[in-house]
Amino acid sequence: MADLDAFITGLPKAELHLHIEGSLEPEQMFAFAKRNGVVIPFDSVEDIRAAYSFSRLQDFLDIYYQGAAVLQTEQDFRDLAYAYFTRAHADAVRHAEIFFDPQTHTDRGIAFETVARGLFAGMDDAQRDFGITSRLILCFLRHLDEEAAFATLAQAKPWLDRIAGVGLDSGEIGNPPSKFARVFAAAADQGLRRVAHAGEEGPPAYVTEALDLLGIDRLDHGNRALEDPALVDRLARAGMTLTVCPLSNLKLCVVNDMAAHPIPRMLALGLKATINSDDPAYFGGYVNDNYRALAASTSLGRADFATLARNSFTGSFLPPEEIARHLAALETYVAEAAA
Ligand SMILES: Nc1ncnc2[nH]cnc12
Ligand SMILES: [Zn+2]
Repeated sequence: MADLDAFITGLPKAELHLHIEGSLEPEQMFAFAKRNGVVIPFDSVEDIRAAYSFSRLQDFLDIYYQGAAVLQTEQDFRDLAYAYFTRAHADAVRHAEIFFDPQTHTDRGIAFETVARGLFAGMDDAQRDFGITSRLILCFLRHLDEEAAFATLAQAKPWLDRIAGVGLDSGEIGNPPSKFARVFAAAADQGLRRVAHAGEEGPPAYVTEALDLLGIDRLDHGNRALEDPALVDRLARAGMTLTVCPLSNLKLCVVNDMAAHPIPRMLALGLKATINSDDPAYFGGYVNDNYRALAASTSLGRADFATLARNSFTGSFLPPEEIARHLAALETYVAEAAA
């Protein structure tokens, strides 16, 4: 077990499902609130952590959108991103494709440009200091309407060279992918890749809609796809990458027990699963904590974790030669660990 922990620690990997606003640690929340003069309804870091008890996705989203209010300046977004990359670097993350929710900020008067410039500064500094590469994925908040999503896509226009794609997040039930079919088509016309949260809490039919109506290149979560064997078969045949988030699933009661987490079943069914942290500051850990939680509670071993890390590179939006370079480094690592 200690051996497997050490293997996971140094295993080169990519992270493909990380909401940058969800990496806001309680300590940072206090620091940003103080420097920006924002009042938050908590007295201490312990107070904040104690509030992180959720029985479903919406419980978390309410507190997550509230926390994001401390983010005000370009410097805040830069520091937030840089702090995430510092932790990711310690977890042997070589490449990250990170979500941001512009509407969470523009709706409270923060300019899109402030968010974008700050995040890009953090990404650039991390590449310089740690060699981590990264891309942004712009998520539309699905509890808002199509018109608001179109307005956000228009605001992103000057930054599209550094935005890999669009995504869909926030409250899933009652907000099916079909609501955003036209804005996803517009994003595709602008050369953007497409991903969507589907099958986290929502039914398998939402996964089918994400495939048919949004033309997704990658599926975020996808847990409930397992309820539909024909859909599983379709995802496996398509080689669709699933960005799965074990600690998030546990915290949001998508699974009741880590020992029953579906990742082993996904691998056995031929699905291209990956392990990710989702909102690490809220769910109890960064990407390696997610690998380790599965190592501790399931029978997955080195070969499985190597497969999951391989999937993280092949499922990324990196160019093929970059993927090949990362895979070669991963194989060297695996071979040396076995020697
Ligand atoms: N796990 C999640 N599901 C939906 N929306 C989110 N926004 C941040 N994390 C999310
Ligand atoms: Zn997510």
